Amino acid sequence: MFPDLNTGFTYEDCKATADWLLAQTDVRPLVGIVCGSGLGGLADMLKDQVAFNYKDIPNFPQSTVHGHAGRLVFGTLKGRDCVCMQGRFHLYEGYPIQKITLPMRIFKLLGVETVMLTNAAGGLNQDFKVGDIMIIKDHLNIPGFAGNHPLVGPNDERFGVRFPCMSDAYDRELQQLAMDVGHELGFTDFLREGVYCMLGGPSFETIAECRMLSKLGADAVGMSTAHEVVVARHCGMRVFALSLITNLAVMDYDSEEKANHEEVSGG
Ligand SMILES: O=P(O)(O)O[C@H]1O[C@H](CO)[C@@H](O)[C@H]1O
Ligand code: HPA
Repeated sequence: MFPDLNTGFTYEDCKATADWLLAQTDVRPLVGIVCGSGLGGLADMLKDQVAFNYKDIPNFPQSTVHGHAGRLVFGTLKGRDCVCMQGRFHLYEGYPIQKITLPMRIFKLLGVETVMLTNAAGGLNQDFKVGDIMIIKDHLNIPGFAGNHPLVGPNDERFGVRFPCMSDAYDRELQQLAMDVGHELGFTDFLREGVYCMLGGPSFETIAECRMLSKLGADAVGMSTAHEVVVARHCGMRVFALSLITNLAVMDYDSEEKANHEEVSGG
């Protein structure tokens, strides 16, 4: 099922994949978008699409999760060239972390300057409601704490430095712009900002874990994004990220609520 599990993520491999893609399309994207669970419809907004199934792209992993179509879509959004991942990769799918973050390096080699990531997440912040959109201002990379970090291994300086700074991971100017535009559009009631916590999954959290994450300062929890952000920042791309709050994390032993992927992915 995973033919090239431990290979295909060196600089040369990423360059070969980027060059292969650039040879198939005239689109020269400056913006790269990642669609979270159930959010693949974002890619349908691109005009003049040129799309590739992940299985046809050299070195690319395959999507295995329901709600992640597994297509890389090039096109234009408001006249700007973009590339969009209709489906991302998660640690729990079994790929090495360097493999699941490979698309960020391919974005970079395609010429992308700004990455916009989306995800579905469980709300930990007691003020959040289902349907809220959270502008991510920071993250807790819990797998990274345990050494499951995408930059482990030899560092290739052509991508970035050995010890990249992460205190400016989420671009403040883009956060402010999104907040201002959101208010202008009348989104104030459901537009939030907060800290996203990435866990490895695939089990949803226990009640004790949710309580702990909330105490640690997380506003929302999911199983993605932080690994991609680290790699995107390492190679110098600007990052903007949003969580759609699809469910509220269960924090109370009296609750009958149960997190499930159908609710998260909208079917
Ligand atoms: O983060 P995205 O890809 O949106 O997916 C979220 O949805 C899945 C759980 O239902 C997990 O993979 C979680 O991370
Ligand atoms: O509650 C959640 N926990 C973890 N990942 C998630 N993705 C969507 N909702 C959740």
